[in-house]
Amino acid sequence: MVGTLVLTRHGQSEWNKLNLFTGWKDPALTELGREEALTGAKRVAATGIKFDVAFTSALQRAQTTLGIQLKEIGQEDITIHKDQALNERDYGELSGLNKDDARKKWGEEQVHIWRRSYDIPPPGGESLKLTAERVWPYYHKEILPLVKQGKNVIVAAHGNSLRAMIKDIENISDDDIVGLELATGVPILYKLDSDGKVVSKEILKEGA
Ligand SMILES: O=C(O)[C@@H](CO)OP(=O)(O)O
Repeated sequence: MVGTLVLTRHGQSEWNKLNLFTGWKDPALTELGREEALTGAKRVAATGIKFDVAFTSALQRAQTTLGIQLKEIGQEDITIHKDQALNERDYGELSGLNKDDARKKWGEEQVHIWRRSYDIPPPGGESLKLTAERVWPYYHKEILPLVKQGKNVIVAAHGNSLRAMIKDIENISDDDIVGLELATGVPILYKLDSDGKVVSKEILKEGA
């Protein structure tokens, strides 16, 4: 039995465009973000896959990205589970700050550590490790069992909640997962067997 899992990071948000730390804040997609979502949606549509269920976070940038995808594949009527377990990592006190201003205040190296170390959280926020520790229970209880049963599942979420899932799916080390950059709006299509092993992985992007 082989199931499908499509993962997409939301398209560009207003705060991505403004270069602000976002985390659990809830800005909308920009026009470019909507276009990115639509481009990715067309690639999902081209696979011809019909989905059984969809998952997204409690944040509108991911929900809108999923909505654009489901409209494009003609499946707006499927069940959508929205859960804050799939939210972006909480950026704590950095949320809403400009990333360049933060570098000026705390230094390039410290800001890089907060953004891309595995287990050092920003002040008052979540590291990738802490994010993964609340993504994994949800993923293992609600999402993975369906894929193992051979269902087709589509997920729209965030850079760090998706890193957590991909770390688990591909068994990526703590050191390597922080270097994985996910392009906005570009779907990743996994086929997983009934043990959750990766049968195939395809990045739905021109030239990929
Ligand atoms: O601001 C954020 O919430 C995230 C994603 O845009 O930023 P980073 O690139 O630091 O993970």
